[in-house]
Amino acid sequence: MNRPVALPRQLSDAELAVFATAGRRRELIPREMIFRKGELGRAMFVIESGTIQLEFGDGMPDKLIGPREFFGELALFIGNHARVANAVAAEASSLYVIEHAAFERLLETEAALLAHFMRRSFSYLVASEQQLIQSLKRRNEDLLVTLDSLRQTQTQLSTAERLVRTDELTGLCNRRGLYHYLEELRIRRDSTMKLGLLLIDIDRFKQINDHFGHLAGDQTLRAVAAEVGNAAMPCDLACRLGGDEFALLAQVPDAETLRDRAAQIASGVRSLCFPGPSDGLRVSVSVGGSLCHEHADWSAWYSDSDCALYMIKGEGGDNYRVIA
Ligand SMILES: Nc1nc2c(ncn2[C@@H]2O[C@H](COP(=O)(O)OP(=O)(O)OP(=O)(O)O)[C@@H](O)[C@H]2O)c(=O)[nH]1
Repeated sequence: MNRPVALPRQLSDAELAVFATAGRRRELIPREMIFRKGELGRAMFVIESGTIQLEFGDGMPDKLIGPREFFGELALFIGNHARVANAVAAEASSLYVIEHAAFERLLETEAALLAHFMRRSFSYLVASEQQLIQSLKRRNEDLLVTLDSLRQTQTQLSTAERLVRTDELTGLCNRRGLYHYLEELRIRRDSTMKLGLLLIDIDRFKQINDHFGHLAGDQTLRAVAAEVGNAAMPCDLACRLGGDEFALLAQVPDAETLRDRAAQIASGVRSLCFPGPSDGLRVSVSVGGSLCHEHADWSAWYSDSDCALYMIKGEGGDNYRVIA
């Protein structure tokens, strides 16, 4: 807990009398600037009447001081000291300005009174510094907490973003994820490789649902998704386009490699076994693919691969075709 400094800031009658005699009187109109933060100064000020506002900035609270109080004393004690705040008249006020030379003279004529004044001021300054350090520490802690919650929000946002691009059932990318990947591809893409698109469609999936139930259908979708995912290299994208249709966008050196990927998926799905209630369930897929033309877009690539897929479906499925 940060306690206010409990040292008296007000001058005694004797101190006020001495400074009033040694100082130059100055009248101030409201909002008149006495000094600015950072300015070098050699004078101290004693308030005769009115209110002075000390503006520390940097998120520190302003301070209002009134009659018999003093400010700017560090400039007297250590000379040419950069002011730590703006000092502004909060209303019509009057001050005594004690210049360095006048203070030096007072040190000789009023040594005891000034020694007492300086000791008190030093204690006050030390207490103020401690208070400042405490307050900075607290601000630092507050900042760390804010930073922590920002990091947490960022993580939550990334998680939300990832979830929005992920197909809930299979864990593969969904269409939104695919479009995002296509955007990214335009920026960073291995120019030595070709882009190939495989479309994968489960054969007679409706019958699987009808004969084995919807849960078995879901299980099938997850298993096929895993096979498509297995055929994807780290720079490729496996996704579920919807229903029983999947896609693999692969970066390959040639059409032959794309064909190998298609074969891998088709044979992987063919060997799937489902023990338990789905025992006897056999699954196959039709895979159609093509190399993507450099200057065409997704719909043209999709249309080419869909043509190949349509041919395989027409031949009864459970096979693949890649057109170069
Ligand atoms: N279990 C399950 N079924 C789904 C899901 N999404 C779509 N389906 C079903 O998938 C089936 C797709 O049927 P069709 O488009 O006729 O395809 P198909 O039966 O595989 O026919 P061909 O492609 O011609 O072999 C429909 O019966 C949909 O209800 C899902 O998330 N889970």
